[in-house]
Amino acid sequence: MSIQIKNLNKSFGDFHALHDINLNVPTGSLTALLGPSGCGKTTLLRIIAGLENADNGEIWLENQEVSQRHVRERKVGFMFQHYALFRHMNVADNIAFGLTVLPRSQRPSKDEIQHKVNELLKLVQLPHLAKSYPSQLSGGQRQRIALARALATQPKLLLLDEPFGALDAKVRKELRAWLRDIHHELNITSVLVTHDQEEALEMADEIVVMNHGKIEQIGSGAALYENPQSVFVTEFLGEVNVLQGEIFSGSLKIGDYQETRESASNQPQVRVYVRPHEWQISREPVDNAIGQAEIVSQHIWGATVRLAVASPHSEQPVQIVVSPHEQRVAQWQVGEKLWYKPTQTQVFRLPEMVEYVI
Ligand SMILES: Nc1ncnc2c1ncn2[C@@H]1O[C@H](COP(=O)(O)OP(=O)(O)OP(=O)(O)O)[C@@H](O)[C@H]1O
Repeated sequence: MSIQIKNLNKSFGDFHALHDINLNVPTGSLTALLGPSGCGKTTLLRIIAGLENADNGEIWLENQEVSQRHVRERKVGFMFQHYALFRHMNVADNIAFGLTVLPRSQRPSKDEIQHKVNELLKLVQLPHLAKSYPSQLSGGQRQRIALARALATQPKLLLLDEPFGALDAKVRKELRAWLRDIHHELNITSVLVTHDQEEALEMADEIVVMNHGKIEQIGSGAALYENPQSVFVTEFLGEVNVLQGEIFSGSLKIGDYQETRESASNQPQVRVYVRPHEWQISREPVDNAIGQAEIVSQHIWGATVRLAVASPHSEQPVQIVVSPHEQRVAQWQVGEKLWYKPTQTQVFRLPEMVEYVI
C-alpha cells in the first residue's frame, strides 16, 4: 500500500507540530521517520494511522483519500514501544485478539484463527510459547509477539513507533535484522519511527529526516550521509568534525588546503564538515594538506582506531578514524605530528547557515 501525504499541517493549540508535510512512501518500502525528540514523528505516524486528525492536507493510501476515514477502515497494523500485550491472555490469544473482535461477517472460523495464529507464531519463531503468558516472556519475545499480533489481520501497512526502544542494544540489533526480513517476506509497506540513526540506516530503504515539525531531507541512508543538504542533516546523521574555512576567488581554503568551489562567491567564514573517516594522514608532507597537527589522544574502539588531533581550524580536537590495519602499519603515537587533508567536505555559509556548496 503506497502512502501519499500532501500539504499536511497539525497544531496543538498554539504549537505548530507539523508544517506543510509532503511525503510519498512507495508500496513495499520500509521508510523511517528519523529525528530528535519532539520533532513530530509520532504525530505524523498517528495521523497516517487515523489515530489523530490533521488540521488540513490530504492523506492518500493506495490512491484513496482517507483523511476522513476511521482508523479501522485504513487496514493498518501498529506496533509501539510499550505495546501492552493483554496480561491475562496467553500468547496465542493475544495474537488472535484482532481477529476475534472483527465483525461477525468478516471474522474467520475458530479453526482458521487457530491456523493463522500458528502461522504467525512460526513467522516470529516462537511457536513453543503459544501457551505462555506475557509476564513469562523476555522483552524481545514480547516485541515479537506484539508484531505477530499487529500482523494477524493482514494489514497492508505496518506502522512501528520505536518498536525496540526499551530493549538492550544486542537484542535491538537482532530484532532489527529480523524485522527487516519479515517486512520483505510479507511484502508489506512499513513506516518506522525512530530517533536512532543507526536503526534507521540499518533498516530503512528511505529515511525521512525531521526537525521541528518539518521534513529536512528524504533519501537513502547513503545519499543522506554522502550528500546532506543542511547543517541539521549533516550533524544529525553520523559524527562529523567542524572546521572553519573561507571561500576566496573560487576556492575553499582551510589552512594551506585549497579546493575549487566554482559557483561560490567570497565568504570570509564558512563552516566545513568532514567525517572522521574522510581524512588522508601521513608522517611525510602531503600535497595540499591543511597543515601539520599533533595527536592529542588515541582510542581503540571495536574495529576502529580513533586519533584526535589539535587543529587551529577547529574548536574541538579533530577526530580521525583509521583502520586497525593502517594503525598496525603506521603505529601512530600520542604526541607525534601528522599531516592531514580532507578527502571529502561539506560546506555551509555562516552566519545564516544555509547550504552553500556541496
Ligand atoms: N496531544 C498533544 N497535545 C499537545 N502537544 C502535543 C500532543 N502530542 C504531541 N504534542 C507535541 O507535539 C510535538 C511533537 O510530538 P511527537 O510525539 O510527534 O514527537 P516525536 O518526534 O515523536 O518525539 P519523541 O521521539 O520524543 O517521541 C512535541 O512538542 C509534543 O509535545
